[in-house]
Amino acid sequence: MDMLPSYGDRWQSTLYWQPSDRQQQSFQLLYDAVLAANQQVNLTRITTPEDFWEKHLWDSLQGVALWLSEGASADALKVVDVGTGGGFPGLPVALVFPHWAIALLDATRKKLVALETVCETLGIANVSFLPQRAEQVAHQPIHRESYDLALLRAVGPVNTCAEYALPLLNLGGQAILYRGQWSAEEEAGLTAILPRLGGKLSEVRSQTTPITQGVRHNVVLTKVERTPDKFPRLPGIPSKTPLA
Ligand SMILES: C[S@@+](CC[C@H](N)C(=O)[O-])C[C@H]1O[C@@H](n2cnc3c(N)ncnc32)[C@H](O)[C@@H]1O
Repeated sequence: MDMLPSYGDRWQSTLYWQPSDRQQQSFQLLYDAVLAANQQVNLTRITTPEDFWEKHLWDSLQGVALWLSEGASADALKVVDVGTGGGFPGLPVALVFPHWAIALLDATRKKLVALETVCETLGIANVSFLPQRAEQVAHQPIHRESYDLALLRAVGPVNTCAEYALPLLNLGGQAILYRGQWSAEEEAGLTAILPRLGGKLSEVRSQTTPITQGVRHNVVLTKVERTPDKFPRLPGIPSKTPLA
């Protein structure tokens, strides 16, 4: 079994937060369980201890660093991780915020079946599973406009992500879009379509990963008006023809 580095100083200096011993242990268990599941289903190509620490654990948690820096939020947030894949960013966030209810949503059912096993192994109880497309889930009354926070990492063009996320958020809810590079053109294109979805751009935060100095941007959207019923469009359309 490979041991994850703890990198206490790097958590502290880049996220202003130091995981407890218990959280460190749960990260190790998560690493072991995801790698075990990865033998059956392709969940992630990021498998070395250092890469897993930086590109999955640190990166997943830096997106919610605002909340981390203020101390774990006492609010019981309802969160959806759209296109969770191997469970990122949702699973590290579920471990650190056990009082948040996190729905892991992904169109690939077998990935979610594997993640259910991971969660059973770790005893993660604050997670639910939505093996469907975001375009379908967002039209179901039980899910539409019902989440406080949406997380989306590596799920396609930014305007596609906005069309998936905003219909799922309640008024005042926020989406954190985990991006790598970020350009003025992308920002202008996003800002132009957000009013149609009832959203606004609240913030773009820039980060550098602490080991390999990779570029990260978190694009934070806020739901300011109800999203018209026609969004998201039919399955496949938001990715094939992003709003422009
Ligand atoms: C590149 S993976 C990213 C996984 C994870 N978020 C990460 O950053 O490691 C993209 C995932 O999004 C899922 N996905 C893409 N479009 C989707 C949609 N419209 N609805 C639900 N899941 C979707 C895919 O099945 C895939 O597992």
